Amino acid sequence: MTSITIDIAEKRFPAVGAAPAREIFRDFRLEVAAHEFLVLLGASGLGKTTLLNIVAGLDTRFRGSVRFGMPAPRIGYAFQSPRLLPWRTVLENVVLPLPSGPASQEAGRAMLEEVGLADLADAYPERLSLGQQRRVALARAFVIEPDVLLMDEPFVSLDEANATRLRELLRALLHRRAATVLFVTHDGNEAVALASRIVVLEGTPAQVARDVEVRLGLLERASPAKVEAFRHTAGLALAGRERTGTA
Ligand SMILES: Nc1ncnc2c1ncn2[C@@H]1O[C@H](COP(=O)(O)OP(=O)(O)OP(=O)(O)O)[C@@H](O)[C@H]1O
Repeated sequence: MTSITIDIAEKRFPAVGAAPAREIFRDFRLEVAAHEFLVLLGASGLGKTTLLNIVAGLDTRFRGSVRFGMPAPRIGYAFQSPRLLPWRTVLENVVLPLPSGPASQEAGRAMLEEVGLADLADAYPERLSLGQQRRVALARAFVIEPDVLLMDEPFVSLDEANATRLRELLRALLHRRAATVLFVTHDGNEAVALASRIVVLEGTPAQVARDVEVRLGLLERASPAKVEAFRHTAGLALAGRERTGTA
């Protein structure tokens, strides 16, 4: 676990063809404490994925800095789509971020056991349901024992029962090895179910519009009525509903 200090003086994408240049962040600052599970909510196209890519070090074309509270933190990233390599087996996909060797194979198999996919270690991704593919992506993000976990709508497009099971799995995985989490979702209920803190982004360039601590027990988080009541009192009643009818 580590704290993260994000300071983006400017992030813009240049014009491409007919699409004009776009300023995504200006003077944007976000401090994430080491123990936090921070959920980012905000309308489509605001820059949430861009922010995760900057924290991951995948996007370095910005003015500013991302500082961690420890040197060289391990960063796990579960992308919006599972991004499994179709020509590699499930186990091979999970151990991709590790050096090759028997210890990594063993760690990969243990990870698959934890996410309930031990039987599919030698299968190819095309055989897997979307829920299973998302489990593999979780295993791949966790196999490096991350200090920071970046998750970009990792449970999107799953039916509610499957998404609930995966949220429970994520909680169990984090219980065993704590990480600082930055989690993007459009689903305000999912945000309240998981977060210790919810940050709502708005505007162009994106700014923090709301920053809410979530102090609810597990039972309250599992109760739709309690979640709805929390969203209402925290001023999050509409946050995360921007996609209604457009997804
Ligand atoms: N490589 C790129 N070149 C040009 N524009 C880009 C590039 N990547 C993203 N953008 C634009 O930057 C804006 C922010 O994109 P980003 O994917 O970060 O938004 P988001 O908040 O994650 O959206 P969503 O919730 O739909 O995933 C969008 O308008 C997008 O079209």
